[in-house]
Amino acid sequence: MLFHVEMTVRLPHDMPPAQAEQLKAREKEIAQGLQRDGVWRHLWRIAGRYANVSIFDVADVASLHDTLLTLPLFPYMDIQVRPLCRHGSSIHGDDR
Ligand SMILES: O=C(O)CC1=CCC(=O)O1
Repeated sequence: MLFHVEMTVRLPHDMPPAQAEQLKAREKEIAQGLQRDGVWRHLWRIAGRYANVSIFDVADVASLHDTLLTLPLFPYMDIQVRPLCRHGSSIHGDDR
């Protein structure tokens, strides 16, 4: 199942820089692992915002929720999830 996920990062202004950098480094590691696994299919920066638009490919809603919970930045993100399905006019196959 495909999900459009928008993540807005809101790190506390008083978070120690070293802690923020450690969180971001760990987030990057996990994100790249999930991309390699085919779960995190797309990751795009929203220009001008500390936010991204992503496409996740997971078995079900619970799996998406569990995956998002594992992200180190999860406690510091506003996350919006939209389920996706195929569009009848799409010229793209199932390779997504
Ligand atoms: O910077 C972001 O949008 C949050 C994030 C997602 C993957 C990552 O490495 O950072």
